[in-house]
Amino acid sequence: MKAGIVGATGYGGIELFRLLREHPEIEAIHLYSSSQAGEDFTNIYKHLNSQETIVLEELQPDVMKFELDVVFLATPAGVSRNLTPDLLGGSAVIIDLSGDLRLKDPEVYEEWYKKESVSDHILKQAVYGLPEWNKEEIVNAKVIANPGCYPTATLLGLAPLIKDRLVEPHSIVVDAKSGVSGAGKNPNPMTHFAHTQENIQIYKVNQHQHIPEIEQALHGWDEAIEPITFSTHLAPMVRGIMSTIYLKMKEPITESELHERFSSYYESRPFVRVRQEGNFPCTKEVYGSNYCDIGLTLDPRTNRVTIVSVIDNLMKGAASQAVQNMNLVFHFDEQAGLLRLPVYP
Ligand SMILES: NC(=O)C1=CN([C@@H]2O[C@H](COP(=O)(O)OP(=O)(O)OC[C@H]3O[C@@H](n4cnc5c(N)ncnc54)[C@H](OP(=O)(O)O)[C@@H]3O)[C@@H](O)[C@H]2O)C=CC1
Ligand SMILES: CC(=O)N[C@@H](CCC(=O)OP(=O)(O)O)C(=O)O
Repeated sequence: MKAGIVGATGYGGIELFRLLREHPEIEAIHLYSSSQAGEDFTNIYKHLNSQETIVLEELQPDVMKFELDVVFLATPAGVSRNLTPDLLGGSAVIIDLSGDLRLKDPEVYEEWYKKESVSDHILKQAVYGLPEWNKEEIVNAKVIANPGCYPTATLLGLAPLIKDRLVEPHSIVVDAKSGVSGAGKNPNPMTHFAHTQENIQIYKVNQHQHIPEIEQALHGWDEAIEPITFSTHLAPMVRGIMSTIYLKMKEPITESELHERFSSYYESRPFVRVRQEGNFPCTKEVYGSNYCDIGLTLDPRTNRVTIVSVIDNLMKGAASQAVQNMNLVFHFDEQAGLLRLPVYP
């Protein structure tokens, strides 16, 4: 099978290349660049230390859509809005890692992303690719909107309770932290080493573009859910997301019932690992892997539940989740090319 990566020179793109290179079903990978076509990819990423030359190709959607079986768009918001219409109509399945195709209401996209939305008929074709809860839709998709990194961690932490409408609708608060690679490869004053090292910083307070994405999915499960409080922090690490979620249950629940619910919900979902009572995950324990690890507890004093959900933002938060979606669309083993243990320490 032939795969293409647009935005291969970025952090999501190089991670996709690493995964697809080792994927048992991928025979050829084409890499595209809008700024460095003709350059040797192995000169840009020296860690590849390859004897072969891998030339970055110019973007030609008219050719790509017939020559490729799958094309990953690992490009900034606003790019797939233009590329997706040109890539449709051929043989290629499109998997978009940006936020362009995730929000079903174009006005909501424009409000939060401050960019023009893709047209409504393309949004209607795009399937939200969170395999743990909508595998049935993903297997028939031609266009996939790969979820955002924070929404992946947060939604996997909330799903087992929201899907059964067990949560007080106004009670959800999410406190999330990300490593710096979440901001992409281009440095800026906020991500500069001298600023991030030995520092922790809140950003986009009440304005993060992942708020409507999380709320859209929550409403799909329980339309009564009210606006959530969601805060994002930049942590002095390269990879990792930790979403710490606080909520109140509608009815009393015991600690063991809570664990039983999560464990049975995720038993058949190989990439979500639920910790035993009293055990909470940290970001290092999923580093470089497609796992989402979840720990949770009930505070009997406040009757509040705390859920801790961790992922690697470049993997389950981006590239490896995109490969998991590809596996489902092409009816490969869902775990093909993804069965790697986290890198520790
Ligand atoms: N980093 C993360 O943890 C996550 C990122 N995402 C999303 O995935 C997407 C990629 O992120 P990331 O890899 O971090 O970003 P980067 O900034 O690291 O890379 C983006 C790449 O897109 C290419 N690009 C830029 N402008 C254009 C354009 N106009 N047309 C075509 N290609 C363009 C560039 O490559 P070139 O100049 O060679 O074309 C660039 O290397 C973003 O939308 C991001 O929000 C989603 C989840 C997690
Ligand atoms: C650390 C950091 O800056 N992270 C980015 C993640 C961006 C992202 O993944 O954006 P989309 O999902 O909208 O494509 C942020 O918080 O905006």
